[in-house]
Amino acid sequence: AAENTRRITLGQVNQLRPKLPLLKILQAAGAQGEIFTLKEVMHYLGQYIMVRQLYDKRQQHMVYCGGDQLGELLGLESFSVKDPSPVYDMLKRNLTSAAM
Ligand SMILES: C[C@@H](c1ccc(Cl)cc1)n1cnc(-c2ccccc2)c1-c1c(C(=O)NCCN2CCN(C3CCCCC3)CC2)[nH]c2cc(Cl)ccc12
Repeated sequence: AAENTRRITLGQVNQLRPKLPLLKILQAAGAQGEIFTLKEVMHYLGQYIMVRQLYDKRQQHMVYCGGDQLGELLGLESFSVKDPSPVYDMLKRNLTSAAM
């Protein structure tokens, strides 16, 4: 119990370690290091989509990731940012807890 309290106090809770294929994508979007919060992972994935111009300029909620590493990870050609479930499923497969 004390250990968990310490972790929460020090904000170590919810530190996540991406598996290598996801880490490479985050680093391509400017991420430093190997341990992130979920918020940081989502931020860098958003940046990645922007930088790689994977979103449709006219229908900006559509992401066309076929042929990109992101599409490989998601197992999808495209998805809508309005339905995050495929992204969360991918993150479940590609993030491990970095807790001590
Ligand atoms: C609500 C949030 C979201 C977050 C997670 C999920 Cl699983 C779905 C949806 N979201 C809403 N639109 C986007 C988005 C749309 C097109 C291109 C880039 C991002 C995002 C995504 C963010 C993000 O960090 N978003 C910050 C504000 N965004 C507004 C949209 N802005 C751009 C929209 C296209 C035109 C240029 C601005 C960028 C900043 N991170 C993501 C990561 C992925 Cl795998 C997929 C989508 C996003």
